[in-house]
Amino acid sequence: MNNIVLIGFMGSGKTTFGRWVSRRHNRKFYDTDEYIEKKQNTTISEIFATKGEEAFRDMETETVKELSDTLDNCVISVGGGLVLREVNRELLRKLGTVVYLKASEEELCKRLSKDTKRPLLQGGGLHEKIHNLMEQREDIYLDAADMIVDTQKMSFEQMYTAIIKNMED
Ligand SMILES: Nc1ncnc2c1ncn2[C@@H]1O[C@H](COP(=O)(O)OP(=O)(O)O)[C@@H](O)[C@H]1O
Ligand SMILES: O=C(O)C1=C[C@@H](OP(=O)(O)O)[C@@H](O)[C@H](O)C1
Repeated sequence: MNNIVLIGFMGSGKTTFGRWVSRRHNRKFYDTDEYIEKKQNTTISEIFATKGEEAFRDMETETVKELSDTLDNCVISVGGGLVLREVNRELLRKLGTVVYLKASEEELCKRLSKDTKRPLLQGGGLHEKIHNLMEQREDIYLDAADMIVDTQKMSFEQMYTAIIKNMED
């Protein structure tokens, strides 16, 4: 246990912050998307294109099950849609402290404006896509989280300090 689990919308910074925590505070880093890409030996975009979203969601569930028994003192970045399944939310809770990294739709739009790797956001109308998905997901992120961190108001160091304080309380 004692793991930090990062959830939130695409572009909220789960991977970037997770890697920073890993380097700066010496925790082993896992990223569910990278885990799946390595195991399947292909990209997330290719999985969506050839096998479809449901097959990808099954891979996410498998990944969380595989991770959940083994990790200690790690930081784990979780794909933005992984919490959609209740079974995954339960497994994440067992894995560690679940932190929702929050950013406004405008900010997410800026951060993702040049993205080509996230299949759910390709093909134009980025702001509308983000808005529609956020409408479906925000309550789920809030429900899944032990704590919320506003990524637009804090530095990474401040975010980390807030998370550790929450874990110690
Ligand atoms: N706190 C932040 N402030 C500004 N830009 C950020 C922040 N966190 C991440 N980014 C940028 O947003 C983009 C998406 O970040 P990423 O870590 O890939 O998000 P996620 O893993 O949640 O999808 C990257 O270009 C990253 O540099
Ligand atoms: O929100 C989603 O449904 C997804 C988020 C992505 O991960 P990031 O949140 O790391 O971008 C990746 O798992 C896939 O493209 C689907």
